[in-house]
Amino acid sequence: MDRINSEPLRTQVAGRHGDKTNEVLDIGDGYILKPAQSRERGTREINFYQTVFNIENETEDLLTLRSFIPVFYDSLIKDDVTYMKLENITWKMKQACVMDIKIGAITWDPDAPADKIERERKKFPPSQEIGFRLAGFMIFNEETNSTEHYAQSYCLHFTKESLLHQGFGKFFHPVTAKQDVIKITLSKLYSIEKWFLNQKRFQFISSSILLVYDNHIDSETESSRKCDVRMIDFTHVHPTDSTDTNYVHGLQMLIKYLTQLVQL
Ligand SMILES: Nc1ncnc2c1ncn2[C@@H]1O[C@H](COP(=O)(O)OP(=O)(O)OP(=O)(O)O)[C@@H](O)[C@H]1O
Ligand SMILES: O=P(O)(O)O[C@@H]1[C@H](O)[C@H](O)[C@@H](OP(=O)(O)O)[C@H](OP(=O)(O)O)[C@H]1O
Repeated sequence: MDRINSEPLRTQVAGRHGDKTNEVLDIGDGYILKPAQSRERGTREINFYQTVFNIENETEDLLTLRSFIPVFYDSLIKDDVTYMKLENITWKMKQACVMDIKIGAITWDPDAPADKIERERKKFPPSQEIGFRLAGFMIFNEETNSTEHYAQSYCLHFTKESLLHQGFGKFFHPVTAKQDVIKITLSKLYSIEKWFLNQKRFQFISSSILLVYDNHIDSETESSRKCDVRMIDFTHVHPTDSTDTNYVHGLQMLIKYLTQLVQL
């Protein structure tokens, strides 16, 4: 597997990058390699993808869930690192705008030690009320004709009020011209919400929703912008027998924020 050509995924907006063994890689043709994280985190994520994409277990809830997450192809070892080969959600986007939103006020496992809980609670206090936080985003600035990155360190300074315009408003700037994208994003979020209100199989802790759209419109071939919404990051997915109220609350609050950007 050492001969795969790869480069760091240019549209990566959050996660454990910086360290070479933790970088998400773009291997072209619409595929990425996401490194499996250490210990149980990596095993849990690979198990989750294998369960959802198991062709011998195609129940209706899993088939629906498949449409909300990147396609999982395989796990493989390259340069001594275990990777998951996944669909690249930003593939072929010319001016990709990407936002990673970590869902849930509770972002620690049920058996987490007190110091981990305290660290997580302090990270972005408004998330205890709004049930999510921005982990990073990138936009395409038409005035400077360049990409701008906003890391988590920037997003952690938002308040629950400033988040609307400085976070979501900046991501969908100018909001008046992005109404179609915001409405498609909302309809996809409603589909995910509907699935969550019916499922009692998984509990998604510290998992993200990735909002993606292409700022570029090809006027000859496309009438509207490419736009996608996917759930990602399953390092803390656990079995359960009850509704994932932690996730549902964050998702509903996210829907509430985006609804405020829609002009009636
Ligand atoms: N399937 C995908 N297609 C395109 N981009 C992706 C995909 N999966 C992940 N990314 C990019 O990589 C980033 C990190 O992904 P992810 O959150 O899964 O990594 P992580 O290292 O497990 O994160 P954390 O450190 O928060 O647990 C995302 O913010 C996104 O920009
Ligand atoms: O994005 P940041 O600010 O780097 O924060 C990290 C991020 O939230 C990881 O998801 C989390 O790992 P887990 O929740 O998977 O443990 C890690 O916890 P950690 O510091 O306890 O490793 C945090 O430090």
